Amino acid sequence: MSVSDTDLIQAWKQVLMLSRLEAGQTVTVLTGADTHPQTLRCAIAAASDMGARVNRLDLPPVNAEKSLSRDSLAYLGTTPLTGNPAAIAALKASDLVLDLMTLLFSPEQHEILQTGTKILLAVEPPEVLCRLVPTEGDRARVQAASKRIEAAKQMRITSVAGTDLRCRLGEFPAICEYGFVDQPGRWDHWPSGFVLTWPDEGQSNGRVVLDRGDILLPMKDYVTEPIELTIDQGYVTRISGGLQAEILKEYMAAYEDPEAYAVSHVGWGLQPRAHWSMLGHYNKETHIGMDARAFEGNFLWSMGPNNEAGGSRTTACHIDIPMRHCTVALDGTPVVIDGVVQDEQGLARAARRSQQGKDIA
Ligand SMILES: O=c1ccc(O)c[nH]1
Repeated sequence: MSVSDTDLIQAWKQVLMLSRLEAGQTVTVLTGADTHPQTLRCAIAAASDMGARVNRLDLPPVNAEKSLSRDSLAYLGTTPLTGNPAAIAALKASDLVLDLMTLLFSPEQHEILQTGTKILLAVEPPEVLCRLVPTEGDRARVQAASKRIEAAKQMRITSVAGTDLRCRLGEFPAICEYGFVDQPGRWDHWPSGFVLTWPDEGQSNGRVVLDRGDILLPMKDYVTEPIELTIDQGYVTRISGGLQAEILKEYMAAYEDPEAYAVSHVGWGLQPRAHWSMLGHYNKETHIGMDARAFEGNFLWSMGPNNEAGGSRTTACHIDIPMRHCTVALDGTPVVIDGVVQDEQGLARAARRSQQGKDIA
């Protein structure tokens, strides 16, 4: 369902206010061929209304001959900024970049952030942006979860379906994604609401069993029959299952890059306004699946690069896998039990839903 410019401008103003935009600051809106016109129109209106000097930098698409998907998160690494010093200079000179194109996991993004420029990614459809407009409560919840990760040495993920994955932690920071950029040099993604980190290099071992309803991104498919992945010293060494396992394997093999099989980020979803069931309501090419990455209580893990965390591994292939019904424990203490986040909000919501479940049986 569409949203009005009034509502989307209001949502942009909330995000820009939370991102501490001040009158007179320079905002550059980075756009590409797939930028949503209403998102762009309302971003410019909101930032201008708040007294910012607003530029727009429109860059032509790249990678078409290589990418296997139109999803902007499917082929990572090179972007229209690669080898484009003039465009990079414009973004470095800005206080805030509104990325309506997708720079994620690009070396240029780090280079720009290091100058203190803030970057906010926003490429989901306008109605998803409005439904998942971030709040200070989202930030508090994600930051509290990140502190748990920062204090931990091991993350263990288990499930009734058979998952048992151990990740040693400590080499990389916890990354908070709460939907706005309130500090100089910060990157975030609107919409989001989850916490993640990267396991120490080579220190993930065990098995992940994808069960019915778990999600494969960028394919945007619900798993319909179990897929078992074996993880040995930080790399997926075996993928077995039915047709979807074959499709996943063939997609990854097309990149011809052993780094595609490395375990990338691990973490869990904390956004109650995001929904597991949402994938079925959208044409795959109209969104990038942030409801799937952010829904409360998921275990989100991934394969591919770790440069986002400061690691040296880059690869164009990035697979995100949000899972249901997992138990995530940090040094033996569960932070998620069977898909229920073990904080005040998560437990209260689970209690309400089980009561509701009893009523409607
Ligand atoms: O916001 C994002 C999106 C994709 C991803 O892999 C991580 N964070």
